[in-house]
This record gives sequence, C-alpha cells and structure tokens, in this order.
Amino acid sequence: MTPTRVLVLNSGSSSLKYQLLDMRDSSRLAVGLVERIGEQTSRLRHTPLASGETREQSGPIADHETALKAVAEELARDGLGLDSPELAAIGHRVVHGGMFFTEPTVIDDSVLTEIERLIPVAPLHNPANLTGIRTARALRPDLPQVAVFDTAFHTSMPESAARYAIDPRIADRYRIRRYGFHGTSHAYVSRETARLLGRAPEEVNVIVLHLGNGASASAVERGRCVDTSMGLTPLEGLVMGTRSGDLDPAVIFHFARVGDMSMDEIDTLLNKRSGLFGLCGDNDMREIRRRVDEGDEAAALAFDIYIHRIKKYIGAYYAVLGQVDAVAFTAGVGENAAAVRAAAVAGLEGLGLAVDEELNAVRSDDARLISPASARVAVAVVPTDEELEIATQTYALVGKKS
Ligand SMILES: Nc1ncnc2c1ncn2[C@@H]1O[C@H](COP(=O)(O)OP(=O)(O)O)[C@@H](O)[C@H]1O
Ligand SMILES: CC(=O)OP(=O)(O)O
Ligand SMILES: [Mg+2]
Repeated sequence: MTPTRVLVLNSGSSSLKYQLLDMRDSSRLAVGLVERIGEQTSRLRHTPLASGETREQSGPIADHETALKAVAEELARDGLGLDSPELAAIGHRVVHGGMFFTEPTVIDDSVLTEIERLIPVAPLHNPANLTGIRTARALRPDLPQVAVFDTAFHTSMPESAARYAIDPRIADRYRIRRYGFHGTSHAYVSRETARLLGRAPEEVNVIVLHLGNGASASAVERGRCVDTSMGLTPLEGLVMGTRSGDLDPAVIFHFARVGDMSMDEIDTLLNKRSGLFGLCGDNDMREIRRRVDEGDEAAALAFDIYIHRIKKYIGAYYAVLGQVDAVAFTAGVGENAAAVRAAAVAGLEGLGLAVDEELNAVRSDDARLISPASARVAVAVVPTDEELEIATQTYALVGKKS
C-alpha cells in the first residue's frame, strides 16, 4: 500500500493549527486547532471529518510539544494516529527560510540548524515551527518531514524590490533584505484568482491582500511575486492585529534615546502591542466593526488607519505591475469583513476598481468576484488554504523521492 496521507502542522507563536489530508483527492480527514498555548486557558478543538463531530478540551497546555502530543492522541482516537502506515509525510509551515530555502525541503539536521539560525529575524514564529518539527520527528523518526517556507514564493522578487537602500556590503553581511512572508498563501491565492478569471496564472497580474492577524500585500506578475509588503521580518507593511507595520525607523531611535526603552521593550511594543490592538485595544476586526457601528472614536480611527494603509499598497502595487487584472482579498479579515473590502476599494474608480455592494455582502466559502461586471479590474474574495498548499507541496516532494 502506498501511503497517501499528509499531516500539515502550522505552528504559530501561541497556536497550533493542523490538518490531515488524503492526497488521492486532497480531502480532509481531520482538522483542528490548539489555541492559547502557554496560558492557563488553552483549548484544543479537533474535528474528524468522518463524523464531523468536534471534540473540545480546555485547560493549560504549556508548550507546542505538549500541544502536538495532545493532537496525536486525538488523531489516534479516530484511528488516524501518527503511527498509521498510511501517513506519507508531515508538512510543516516554516515562516522564515531566509535566502537559503527557495523550495520545500525534506528536513534533516542541517535544515534544522539553518531554521534555528533564522530565529532572530522571525522571533515570534521560527521557534514554534522548530518545536513542532522536533516533536513530530521524535514521534515518527522514520517519516519524511518537509518544511514549506513562507518566504519561498517571494524569492522571485527583483533586487530593486528586495533590497533596502543601504550599503549592500553591510546588508549582505547581516543578510538584510526584504524576504516577505505568507508566501504559501500569496502563491495559492494568486493561482486561484487566475482560475476564477478563467485564465492561466502566467497570463494575469494580481494584487493579493492577505489580511489575517498578520497581514501582507503582494504584487504577482504572471504567477511570480515581484514585490511584497513584509520585509526582513513580518513587522513591515500593513497595519496588523498587534503589529504596527510601516513606520519611520527613526521612531525606534526616539524610543531608545528619549523614551529610555530597551530594544526588547521596543520590539514587544511594535510586534505585540501595536497595530489595531495598540490603536484601540482590540485586534479582532469583528469587535472593531461592532465598536465603529456604536460610534466608538478610537475604533473608527484604528479602522481608518488600517484601510488607509491598504489603499496605499494597492496604489503602489498597481504602479509596480503597470497593469492589473485582479485584486484578491483573503485570510480571516479579507474573506469575512465586507466593510474592510468596501472601504479599501472606495474611491479607486479612477484605477478601474469598484465593489458591487450586493456581491460584496454575499457570505460564502467559495472564491467569488465582488466587482461589477463592467469593472476594468476584477475584485475578488479568494479563500486561502495554506494547509492544502503545504500538503500538496509536501506530497509532491515525497512522491518524487520515493
Ligand atoms: N467574520 C469576521 N468578520 C471580520 N473579521 C473576522 C471575521 N472572522 C475572522 N476575522 C478576523 O480574522 C482574524 C484572523 O485571521 P486568520 O487569517 O485566521 O489569522 P491567523 O492565521 O494570522 O491567525 C481575526 O483576528 C479577525 O480579526
Ligand atoms: C508571517 C506571519 O505574519 O504569519 P501569521 O500571520 O501567521 O502571524
Ligand atoms: Mg495566517
């Protein structure tokens, strides 16, 4: 029997999302999520698709290792355990792959060392990714484990977009450049957008707006990324749930010199206590919209700043691409918040962009157009599926090897 199943692990800073897929038809056998890892109020939600019945457990889960072991137990209860001979591989989302990893990679000790070396440029993400990999390897040492990097899709960027305007010798010494993140999502969504338009990815130019807790924009020219908003780390670019996105780098000197803050304090402030949360105390767009509707001024200002930043990136990437076929909204906010989509595109008729109010209000899990039929540029909602993309890339690589 050829094993055809792939377990995908997406370890975030405080969460572990997972899916078990059967790659014969890309169907899901189980999906789940461990949230608030490291807190007293952790929660595991596990759904085997055969019954569709979600099981939940609450109580402290100290770290990603404990979380993954709990997930393995849940899978085993459904006869889908990690010891199954049908499991072909485990695919891991790894956020930072630097310049070294441009493709999905089978994990060995040297790959682990390289991911570890990149921790300083992805402090919120790479440590959790590493724990997920180490724990999975300990549970199934014989099984191929594949790393799929957020940065890989962006390695096609030209130097003019990837380099900051600093001395290249200094930049190279410290490996400073724009790497970009959420690449698996940008790749998947730009391809699905082309499919929605009935065209090949090589025929279309797409601006992808990945608006989740972390958020990033990308300019995709004929299937290749030519620019993206996140940089050396996932801090640059759009306003995010708790990250500031773009700001004058001199703000950091000012905090250090005038505010007498340490580098760690500034790092925490900009990564964990800024963005929507820093502006109004909430980082969930549902809550922010509710407050805006009630007339809350701080929430309204946070929303306006968030939208203004998205608009700037749409304009910038329109200019980078020269000609745009579609703007695609994706991830938690992009897929669900009609108000964000409407506001981000409002006033851009001059660029050929518009949203049809009725189409925009439709709730659906399918990729769909929300622009009027007459629009020059398509505006689309395209649900992302990082797990499916990771599973596909993992299975393709393992299949090639065996
Ligand atoms: N129905 C909704 N309306 C508006 N925003 C939503 C809705 N559902 C989810 N979101 C937003 O999506 C965010 C999570 O997005 P997601 O892509 O799952 O993030 P991540 O993968 O970074 O954890 C939430 O913080 C919330 O702001
Ligand atoms: C890279 C990044 O920002 O990831 P996430 O959105 O999962 O935090
Ligand atoms: Mg995400």
